[in-house]
Amino acid sequence: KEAETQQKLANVVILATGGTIAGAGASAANSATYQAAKLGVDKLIAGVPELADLANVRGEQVMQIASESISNDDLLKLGKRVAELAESKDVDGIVITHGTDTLEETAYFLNLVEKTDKPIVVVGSMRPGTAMSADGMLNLYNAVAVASDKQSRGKGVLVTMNDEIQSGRDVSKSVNIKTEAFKSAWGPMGMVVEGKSYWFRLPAKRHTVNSEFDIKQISSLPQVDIAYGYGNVTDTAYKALAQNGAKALIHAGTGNGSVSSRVVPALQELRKNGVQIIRSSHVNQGGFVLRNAEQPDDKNDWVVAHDLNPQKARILAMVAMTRTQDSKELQRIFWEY
Ligand SMILES: NC(=O)C[C@H](N)C(=O)O
Repeated sequence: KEAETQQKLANVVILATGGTIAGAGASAANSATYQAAKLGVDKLIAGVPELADLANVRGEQVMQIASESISNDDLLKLGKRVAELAESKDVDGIVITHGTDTLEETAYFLNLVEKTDKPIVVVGSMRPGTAMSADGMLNLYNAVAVASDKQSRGKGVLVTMNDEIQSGRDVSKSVNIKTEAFKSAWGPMGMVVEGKSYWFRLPAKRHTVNSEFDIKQISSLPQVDIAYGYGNVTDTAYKALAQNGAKALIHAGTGNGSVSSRVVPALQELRKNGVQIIRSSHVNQGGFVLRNAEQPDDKNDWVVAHDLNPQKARILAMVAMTRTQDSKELQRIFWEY
């Protein structure tokens, strides 16, 4: 009988990378003061015995770090392992446990480069497992539920936090401390409650199997950096980043991705020297940067990131620039993904 149910259940692999979901604090009252990336994947799985009702689950520790320290090499390592597993006939879905600080970057990266329609679900927690009202157990349970659900196929990389199913492209960490930290300007795709998913919408942008990018063809990512716009800003950071080898600069601009008159000449000069300039917005609730609004992008040969926040724009620029150095192609890619 047991063997029969095992055969019916989906096979889900949990790839653990660290973060607060694997964190531990000194006391149950420590919901914000703790060390991330302490618990191994086997302990995470053992902490939620109910996972066995949802799927045949096995774990792999890919790395053990807080997500603010994730590098491009880490992204490539994780992305390649996901692709290998997705190709395996014995794997129906993949869950990635991850710190929340850069979870939105990793989820978007995988959404762009994984050529599979099998569910890939990225999950984290806002409180360590040692804290009162820890959110990691339920988030992980929901992630495995979504990863083992056939309905999750072909919907791009997903993020399950706080009972919501979000698109890995759209979702962003919008508040810290609170467990309702992950929001998307376009709303969640669905809900996951008591191990069952309820779907309401689909992503309109290209992803996974419909993406022109493939992790198997990417061996390194170009350096793309972000500089922040604010009152009284100077061009120092932009110039320094370019001098240090940035192939593209994401302008985390004010409002409409506007650029201070003190910075414009430096960005025009950098573009002439081959650096791509990509205007995004650092507004909190979702930017919307349009070409030639605020700045003459056609004349300057700059690119706009449209609704992508600066950190997501960095991910797309890196992936795109593994294939093209042409600013018009880059702009096409920013409209389509
Ligand atoms: N809640 C978290 O996971 C935060 C942690 N600094 C991380 O990103 O790894």
